Amino acid sequence: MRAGSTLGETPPVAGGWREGDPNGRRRWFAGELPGLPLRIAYETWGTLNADRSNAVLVLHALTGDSHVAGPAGPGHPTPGWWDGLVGPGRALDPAEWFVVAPNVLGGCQGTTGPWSTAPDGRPWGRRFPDVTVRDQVAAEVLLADALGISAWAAVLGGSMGGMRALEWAASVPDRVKTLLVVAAPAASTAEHIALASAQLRAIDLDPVAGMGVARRIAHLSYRSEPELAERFGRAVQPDGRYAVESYLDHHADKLARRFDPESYAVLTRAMNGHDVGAGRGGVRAALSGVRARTIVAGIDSDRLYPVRQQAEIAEGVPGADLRVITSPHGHDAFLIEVDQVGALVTELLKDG
Ligand SMILES: CC(=O)SCCNC(=O)CCNC(=O)[C@H](O)C(C)(C)COP(=O)(O)OP(=O)(O)OC[C@H]1O[C@@H](n2cnc3c(N)ncnc32)[C@H](O)[C@@H]1OP(=O)(O)O
Ligand SMILES: N[C@@H](CCO)C(=O)O
Repeated sequence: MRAGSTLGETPPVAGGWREGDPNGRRRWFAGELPGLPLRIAYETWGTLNADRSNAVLVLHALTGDSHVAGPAGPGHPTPGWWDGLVGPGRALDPAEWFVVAPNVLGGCQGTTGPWSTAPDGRPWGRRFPDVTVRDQVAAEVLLADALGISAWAAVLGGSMGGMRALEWAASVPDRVKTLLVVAAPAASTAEHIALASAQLRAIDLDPVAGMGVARRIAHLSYRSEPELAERFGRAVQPDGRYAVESYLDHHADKLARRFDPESYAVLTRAMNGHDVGAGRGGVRAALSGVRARTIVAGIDSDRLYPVRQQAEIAEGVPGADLRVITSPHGHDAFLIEVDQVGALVTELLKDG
């Protein structure tokens, strides 16, 4: 089941709640998409106001999780990935906004994915269905329903999170008042699919070593060529490895300690299938149906999702603005240039 999907034909079934994490802020929602029982791990900051108008949905990228802000801890192996965005006096001040961040469907940080137990009592593993970005959003819609949020004040996301944010605005336009898409395309291109296919092939051959190779390939696409030249040049370390080789080894080893290879493969396939226009008469038609006040931001040094791909989204969404984040760091600048992202969030919420 692909190209659009939402798994079965019947409407999603809303579910109930599961116990929260007594040591942290993480909570779980249990529900069901047609043919796929699911639970979603999510974190929140702030309080939903009486008229339920202050809810902001924050969507993470490929190896991120629900932990947008705060130190690393149980269930969230890395510190908050947009830590500078959430907190007193920041763009998403919990005194004003109710921030919700789910771990994605197919992920491995608390939400149903290949590591989870299937209805037959065994881990899903490689049997986990090929979920699409649209399915991931359908799961998040169930969470929003359960939280009583009929419309988000803002939906924000970068990279794979940006794909989901855009898909939200296309799937349920009346439920997204403002939208920020950072460093994401309207549809994955041949280049994206090619890069990802090499990664998937490596994981297929050997899940653990293969994910290391995949991360090396991916991480290169996340940083810019001038940055690598500037930082590492042709330097060789005492152990004989090029410094840049050692840098990639480091990122591969780090990911192996915190991420499930099958989940990496499921999410990568979902990104390959990303096409906001699928089943909607094409990208232009899908974008023209977005109702949210929209900012689309690209990064001037991003070689993975170059600015022209965000320009395509901004041209297609009625009234959208295109912004460019300046950074030497390439695609990963959506995580690093938090001040620039924060300024866009502030602008968006002011307009909303
Ligand atoms: C939204 C989200 O979805 S993503 C979740 C968070 N994302 C990640 O963790 C992805 C992996 N990490 C990254 O991509 C990046 O580290 C970012 C984007 C988070 C931060 O970028 P930067 O601050 O520029 O970090 P950079 O890429 O330079 O990496 C620094 C690390 O490389 C190590 N390093 C630098 N040079 C070398 C070298 N020659 N050999 C070995 N290691 C090296 C540093 O010691 C440091 O290690 P540490 O992270 O364990 O402390
Ligand atoms: N560093 C990011 C890049 C993907 O957008 C991640 O690991 O999720």
